[in-house]
Amino acid sequence: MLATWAEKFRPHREGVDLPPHHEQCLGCGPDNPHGHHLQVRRHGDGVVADHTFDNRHVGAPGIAHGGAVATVIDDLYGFLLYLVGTPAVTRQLTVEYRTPVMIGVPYRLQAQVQRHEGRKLFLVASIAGPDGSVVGTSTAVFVAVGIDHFTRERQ
Ligand SMILES: CCCCC/C=C\C/C=C\C/C=C\C/C=C\CCCC(=O)SCCNC(=O)CCNC(=O)[C@H](O)C(C)(C)COP(=O)(O)OP(=O)(O)OC[C@H]1O[C@@H](n2cnc3c(N)ncnc32)[C@H](O)[C@@H]1OP(=O)(O)O
Repeated sequence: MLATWAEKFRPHREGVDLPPHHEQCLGCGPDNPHGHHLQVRRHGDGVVADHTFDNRHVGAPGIAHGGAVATVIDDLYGFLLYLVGTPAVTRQLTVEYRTPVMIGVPYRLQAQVQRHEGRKLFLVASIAGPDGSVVGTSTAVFVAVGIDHFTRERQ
């Protein structure tokens, strides 16, 4: 998995689907039956995804669970790493839920790097409905890590 992940840090053409983080990734893995199967493409300096939440991710009836929305946004940020060229992990994630995200409605999610300071990446994202109205916004701090972060033994 480490070798295939490293290969994903290469130039990606505008508009073409970016590769999933790995096959079982909760956000984008095509083989995870509980996952969101997020499909993401490069858009200029950022990334964009068109995504519809389904009944596996329901919170209140008809409304996507807030944690599911946060999961998808967190994973979307993970695609910016292909463009930045370094592995990094989420240190802080904030989501502002302006209006409910509805099950069965197609949303457009966008994310970009706001600034890069040493190991820290300050990221921003938004989620908009079919009429273009913004239903949620997010910020995150990712911290760049070495490959040992993923291989180190932990309790
Ligand atoms: C090329 C090969 C790649 C190999 C990868 C291999 C396999 C991976 C396979 C698949 C990956 C799959 C998916 C990944 C993609 C996306 C999925 C979404 C992302 C996630 O789902 S990921 C999981 C959740 N995530 C974690 O599991 C992190 C747990 N955590 C830690 O592992 C540590 O916490 C760590 C390492 C993050 C930092 O620890 P640390 O000890 O290295 O660093 P430290 O604490 O010193 O902070 C460093 C600097 O950040 C500043 N700082 C801290 N907090 C701040 C804040 N709130 N605001 C502003 N600045 C802040 C400090 O002030 C300091 O700043 P300064 O450097 O300037 O002093």
